[in-house]
Amino acid sequence: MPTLLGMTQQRTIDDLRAEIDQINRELLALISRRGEVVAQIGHAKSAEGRPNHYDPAREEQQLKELEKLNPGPFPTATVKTIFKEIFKASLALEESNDKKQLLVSRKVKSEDTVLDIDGVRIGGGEAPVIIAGPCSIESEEQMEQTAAFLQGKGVRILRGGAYKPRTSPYGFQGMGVDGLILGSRVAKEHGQLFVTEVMDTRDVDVVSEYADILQIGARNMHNFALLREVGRARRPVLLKRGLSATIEEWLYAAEYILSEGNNEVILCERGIRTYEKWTRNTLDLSAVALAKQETHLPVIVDVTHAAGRRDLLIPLAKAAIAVGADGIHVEVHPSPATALSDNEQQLDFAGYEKFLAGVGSLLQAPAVAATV
Ligand SMILES: C=C(O[C@@H]1C=C(C(=O)O)C=C[C@H]1O)C(=O)O
Repeated sequence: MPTLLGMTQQRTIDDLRAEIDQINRELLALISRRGEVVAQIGHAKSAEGRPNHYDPAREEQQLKELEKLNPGPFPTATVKTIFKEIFKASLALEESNDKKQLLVSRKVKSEDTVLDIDGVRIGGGEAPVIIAGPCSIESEEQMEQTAAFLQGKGVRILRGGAYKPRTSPYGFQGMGVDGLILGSRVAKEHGQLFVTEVMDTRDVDVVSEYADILQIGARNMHNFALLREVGRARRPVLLKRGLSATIEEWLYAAEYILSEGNNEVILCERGIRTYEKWTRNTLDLSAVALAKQETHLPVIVDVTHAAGRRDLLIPLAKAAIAVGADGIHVEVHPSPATALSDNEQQLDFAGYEKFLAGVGSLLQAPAVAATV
């Protein structure tokens, strides 16, 4: 029972809440000060080149100390839960500060990167480029016909796979070096740049010898050794987004290349794996808009792999250009029905003509500026 004296001494809820408000202000000031110190630790770790900000041993040490010091009334488990939240937020702060420093980020370089590869300009609001050609390089005749046809349509970048990442090890694996030699020669003869995929660190040198642009395929987007290797090659890189890669993972993959000194990276959205079955992949247009917003790199869209079917190529290409894509990647083959890979989705020459007519003037117009 409180005494009369005790009751007169008891503080009102309003009064107690006023004290809580004051404590909150002090806590906030302390947490913010802690955050400032954490940020400094984060910068120091980055400067030292430490691969990780997370330091579980350091967190454990602090929890042990807090356990010893805990005066109550909160049980130690509760104190630990609260501090673990603080560690988590601190770690996120360190990592997000790091992200602002990424070489791919617009925060580091605000103006668009424009690639000029032998006079072919990609990015920075230039008219969207077209990269076209067969899935695989199969024969001289096939490459000659395709290159000549595409040259007639003003296509300056010829694609063709010499090393093919096939789902089955028994599927056609590509012509290898013979394909590189053929693709490079035919492209040159038709005033085109040659882009082809490199799948193995051991092939980067030979592919660089023949290709004007090295492609990293979706399945290799997480192959960090290969990313580093093409980062050291003196060739522009077309980096496809992985099948199930988040935008962040895709941009980090590009960062691997830039961090080795190669700034000439073209990002390529090619659809991601979802539950949808009516398309081969799901074209992620937000990824295109976001990549344009977050990075200074050119972004193109591979409509062929995104759709996996010919009847959607025109609307998808239009949509891609509308959200700011700097180019379109499309597969064209003289006879898709007899192609050694991707029969279902490559366009024949008549199909490409229809595609061009369908996308129309959007291809001549300067790319839509990314609205930030
Ligand atoms: C601040 C640091 O980085 C992280 C955050 C910690 C913290 O908030 O105390 C502790 C360890 C790290 O996981 C650090 O290493 O000291």
